[in-house]
Amino acid sequence: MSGYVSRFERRQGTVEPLGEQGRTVSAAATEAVSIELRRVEQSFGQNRVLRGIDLDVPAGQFLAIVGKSGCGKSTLLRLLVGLDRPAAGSLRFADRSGNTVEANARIVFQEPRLLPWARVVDNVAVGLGQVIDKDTARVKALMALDDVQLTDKADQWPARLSGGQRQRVALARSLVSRPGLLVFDEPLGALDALTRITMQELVSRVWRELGFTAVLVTHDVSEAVHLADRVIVLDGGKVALDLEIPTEHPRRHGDPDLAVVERRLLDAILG
Ligand SMILES: Nc1ncnc2c1ncn2[C@@H]1O[C@H](COP(=O)(O)OP(=O)(O)OP(=O)(O)O)[C@@H](O)[C@H]1O
Repeated sequence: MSGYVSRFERRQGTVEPLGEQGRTVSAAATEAVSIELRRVEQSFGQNRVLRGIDLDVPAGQFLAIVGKSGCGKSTLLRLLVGLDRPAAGSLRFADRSGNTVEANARIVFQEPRLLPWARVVDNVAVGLGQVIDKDTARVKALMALDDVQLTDKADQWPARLSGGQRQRVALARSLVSRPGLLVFDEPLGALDALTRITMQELVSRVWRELGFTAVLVTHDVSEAVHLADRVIVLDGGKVALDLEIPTEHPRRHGDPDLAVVERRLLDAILG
């Protein structure tokens, strides 16, 4: 496969990937961003959904947001990726030196939202979001497909893929621009239980390898505890609980220490 470079070679920095016409393509790792929210508020008419959120997320952290349905999780996510502006308060993104930067944020939704008329590799290249030559785009897209272990499906049509494979393509499309912040909005909610566990392992691995800052919204507290360094509970438009998850990655399903944290979070959510 022309221009294909293995993950190992990229991590070791031993190989500069080449486009089909011999151009070098940057395989730069992500520049993770830190996030600072100060007194962030959001309202829809009379509905005051977020009522003064203060939050600091260090660069490279994996944060999960949980809470009852309608508590404002997706509203907060939309602010983080710049889809909406807050009614009040401020958001700031910074690099590891503390300089204010654009977040280069991407979002992974529950539905993969693939273009049915485009092959897998072209669906991934859509995530580059800029006009670059076709060969370079293909090389970058293949590298992102390698991140999710799906290079063998590069020239397949989306309709030929399983639900889990489609979600891996969606993840590759988000990774292809090497975002500093990757936001997951219930990304695994539509998958069966076993595929979900496989996808959790995959998300955890790409996060550890690429080092971006991750924010996950999920209804599944066990998923939050399995993936995140830190979990916050939203309630009444505020951060009602903020818990560090001390266990090392990768984590084992059924770990008793995680079960204790999970119970605490569920108690906070259910009141
Ligand atoms: N565009 C909008 N216009 C009007 N109201 C909205 C809009 N988006 C969200 N809301 C309202 O804001 C509140 C929070 O919605 P949000 O989707 O953020 O909750 P959530 O915690 O993500 O819910 P769920 O867990 O059910 O997905 C709800 O009362 C919802 O009806």
